[in-house]
Amino acid sequence: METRYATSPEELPLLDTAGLRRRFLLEDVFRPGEVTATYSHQDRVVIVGVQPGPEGLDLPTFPELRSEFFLQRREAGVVNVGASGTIVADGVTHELAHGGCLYLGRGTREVRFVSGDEGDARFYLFSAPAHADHPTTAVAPGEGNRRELGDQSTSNRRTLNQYIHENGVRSCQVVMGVTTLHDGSMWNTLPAHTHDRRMEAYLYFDLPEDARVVHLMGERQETRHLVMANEQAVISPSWSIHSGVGTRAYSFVWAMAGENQAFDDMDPADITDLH
Ligand SMILES: O=C(O)C(=O)C[C@H](O)C(=O)CO
Ligand SMILES: [Zn+2]
Repeated sequence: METRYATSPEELPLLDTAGLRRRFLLEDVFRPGEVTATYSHQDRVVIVGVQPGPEGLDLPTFPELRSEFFLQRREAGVVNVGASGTIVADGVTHELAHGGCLYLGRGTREVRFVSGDEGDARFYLFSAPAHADHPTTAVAPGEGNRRELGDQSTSNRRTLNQYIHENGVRSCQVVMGVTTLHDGSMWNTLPAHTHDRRMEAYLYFDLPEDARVVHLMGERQETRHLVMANEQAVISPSWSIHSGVGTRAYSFVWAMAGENQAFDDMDPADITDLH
């Protein structure tokens, strides 16, 4: 497991492109037949990528966690961004189509990821410390709480699906969903925002191989950018905006953890305030 320590807002402007990418970008979330994991000290979240074959892969625990099993003191949300697959959690099988979500509650001992017949599933897992048990629950793609956002005239028309949230599948900390840009729209999360009570991570997916997303981050008066490819993730500290523009339409998994779960508790950044 890779460890990423927390970054303060004062440090960000001192980083060059390589430094920014080292701290915030997860370039290789998925590797065939492997489980990858990154421990971020921003709210102690762990981001895991699992690309199993048909024979399957188990979710291991990691020495850094000092726990008997991964979810001993943690919970996790999972979204499948690959072909259909299944997750077997303590003997119960959950089918996950492309874009489907599964909440895994604290105390789940055995988690096995398996790909179906159509090719490799790619499971993106976002985990945070948990202090209560909530039931493991699946949500089919598009079955969350839907919000239509943006407008074609500002190239930011998108559908946001909240899966794990205060009024949906319950959790201790994790808030998770998927946003999909409408064809011809390129901008996500514009106007941008911060939420000082929660960190957030984005995983961009369904982006063609020859396309990129220019992801904006940093304090609103001191922004930087990362050029990101399909199925790469980015860590956004609570003080950082997180917004992006693609060269094509795309989807992204967003996931947050921290002090509260109030989705609308955010401080908008006027477009004219960005520097
Ligand atoms: O398109 C959007 O806007 C989003 O998806 C925003 C994220 O959900 C987010 O940043 C929540 O804080
Ligand atoms: Zn946000």
